[in-house]
Amino acid sequence: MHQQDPIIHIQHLHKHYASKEVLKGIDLEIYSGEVIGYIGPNGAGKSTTVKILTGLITDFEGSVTIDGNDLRSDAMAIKSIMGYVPENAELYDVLTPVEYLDFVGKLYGMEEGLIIERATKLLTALGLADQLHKRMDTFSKGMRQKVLLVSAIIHNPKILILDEPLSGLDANAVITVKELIARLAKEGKTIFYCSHMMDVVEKVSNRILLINEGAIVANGSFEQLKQEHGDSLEHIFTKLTGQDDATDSASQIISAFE
Ligand SMILES: Nc1ncnc2c1ncn2[C@@H]1O[C@H](COP(=O)(O)OP(=O)(O)OP(=O)(O)O)[C@@H](O)[C@H]1O
Repeated sequence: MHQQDPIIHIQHLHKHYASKEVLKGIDLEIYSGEVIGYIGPNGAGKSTTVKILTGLITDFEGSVTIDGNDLRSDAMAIKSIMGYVPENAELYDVLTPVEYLDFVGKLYGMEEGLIIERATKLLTALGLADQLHKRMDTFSKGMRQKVLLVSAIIHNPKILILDEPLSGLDANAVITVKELIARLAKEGKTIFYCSHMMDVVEKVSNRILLINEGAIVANGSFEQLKQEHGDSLEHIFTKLTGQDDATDSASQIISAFE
């Protein structure tokens, strides 16, 4: 069906922590322009998958090829075309957003003029025009999250990996980021998006992957999953993760991230 090669190709991916197997043989093909919503219960293996894809975890079994490069041998080439918003990240608080983005942009080999121009435009688009030159130690969680998001896209990456990117963002920023994800995908960027926010995942994803106990248990568009398993993503989630009798606890877990 797909004429192109997958931009991310994961084969037989296993990960152990000591004797505990937390990824149990994941096989995935992801294509340019797809927005993948990666969901699953706490401890299912989402962050472990993301840390492998971003090169933060290197001891895994199986193979991962990204944009034609093998993750084990060509991690630097892969990092240069990837942007990443981690679940928990630290910023250099003593810097201003523009100084921080200048630092990040230079790590990607960008020219200073381009970094400043893009940083200014992106921060302004996210409502931080008044904060460009203020130290980030006074920033709220949401303001920091916006700077992190800009730092992940400043180099115009082909692939954007987002681990709970909306946490702390206000309603306006959530709308902007959802729109941004859709537009980046239209431009052919690939987005891999981990979240517990089922309503957002439902709306922004072309394809949803549900991981449970280290294995992918559902893989399809929201429409396909609905036809096979149920009416809402939350219901599909609880059904396929064995929490059918505990929908309340699933809802509580999800609402804690909202
Ligand atoms: N550094 C580590 N050492 C040992 N076990 C770990 C480590 N990191 C994660 N794990 C275990 O691996 C499993 C998968 O964890 P992971 O963080 O990938 O889950 P997750 O799906 O991202 O969960 P959450 O929704 O809570 O963020 C869990 O059982 C967790 O306890």
